[in-house]
Amino acid sequence: MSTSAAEHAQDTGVAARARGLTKAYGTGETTVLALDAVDVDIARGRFTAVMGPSGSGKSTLMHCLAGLDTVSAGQVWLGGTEITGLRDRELTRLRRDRIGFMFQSFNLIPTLNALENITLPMDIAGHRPDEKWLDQVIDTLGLRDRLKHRPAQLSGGQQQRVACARALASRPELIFADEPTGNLDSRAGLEVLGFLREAVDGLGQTVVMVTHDPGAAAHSDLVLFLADGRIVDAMERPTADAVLERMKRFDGIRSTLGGQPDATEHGDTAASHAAERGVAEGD
Ligand SMILES: Nc1ncnc2c1ncn2[C@@H]1O[C@H](COP(=O)(O)OP(=O)(O)OP(=O)(O)O)[C@@H](O)[C@H]1O
Repeated sequence: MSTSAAEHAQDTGVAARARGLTKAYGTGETTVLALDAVDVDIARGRFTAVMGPSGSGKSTLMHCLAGLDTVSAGQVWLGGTEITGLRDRELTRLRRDRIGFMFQSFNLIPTLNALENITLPMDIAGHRPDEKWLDQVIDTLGLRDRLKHRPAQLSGGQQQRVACARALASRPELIFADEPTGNLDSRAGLEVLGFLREAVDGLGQTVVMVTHDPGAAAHSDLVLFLADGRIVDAMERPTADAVLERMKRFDGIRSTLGGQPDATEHGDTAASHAAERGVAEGD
C-alpha cells in the first residue's frame, strides 16, 4: 500500500498526500483530536487554500504535511517520499531542500539585507542558488531595487515579499503559507496574494495556504474546508462570497447543536471572523 501510494503520488502530479492522518494532543481525558483520519491530495502546480473555524485543525494539518510535527497515526508523503517515520535529521534536510515556508510574522533576520535573507536557507544548506531562477523570482516579486535594504527599512508588504522570495528561492516542491496576509493591510495583502498566484501560474510552483480570509482564499484554485479535524468540503474556483457563505454554514451547524452560535477563541463566529478579515476589506 505504502509503495503503490507513493508511486501513484509521483505519477499523478500529487505534491503531497496524507492517508488516515490523525493527530492527537495530550493523553487521557485531556486528549484533543486535532486531525481525525484525514485523507488529502495536494495537486502539483496548483494553489490550495485551507479554511475552517478556529481550532478546526488547519495549522496542525499544515505542520503534519510539512513534517514540522509528528503524526499520531496515518501516513504522509511529499511527492514520492513517505515522511512519516523519517528521523529528525532527515526531516530537517527534507524541509530545507524541498519545502518553502511563509508565516504571518515574516521571520526575517533583522541584521541581514533582503538578498541575504532570501538566500539564507540555501547558504545554510551549502547550496549555490540557481542565478537565473533567483533573478526571475526577484523580478516577479518586484524586489530588484530593495535587495540591499534590511527588513526595518522595508514596509510590511515588502518584508512579506522577501519572505515569499525566500520560500521560492530554492524552487521547492511545495510552499506552505500560514496566514501570509494576516499582518498586512488589505492592499499589501492583495499584492502578496497576487505574487503567490503568479508563483503558481508563472513559475509553476505549488502553494498551500492556511487562511481565515475568504478574500485571500478566493485567489486559490481550490479551498479545502476543515471542521473538527476532518475535511468536510472542497470548493473549486472559489469566490470570496461563496467561501463566506460556506463559512456561515459552520456557524449555522454550531448554532443548531449549541442553541446559539458558538464563540470561537477569538470571541466571534467563524463567518463573522472571516467577513471581518476578508470580504469586509473590499476584496
Ligand atoms: N500543542 C498543542 N497542544 C495541545 N492542543 C493543541 C496544540 N496545538 C493545537 N492544539 C489543539 O488542536 C486543535 C486544532 O488546532 P489548530 O491550531 O490546528 O487549529 P486551527 O484551525 O489552525 O486554529 P486557528 O484558526 O485558531 O489558528 C485545537 O483544539 C487546538 O486547541
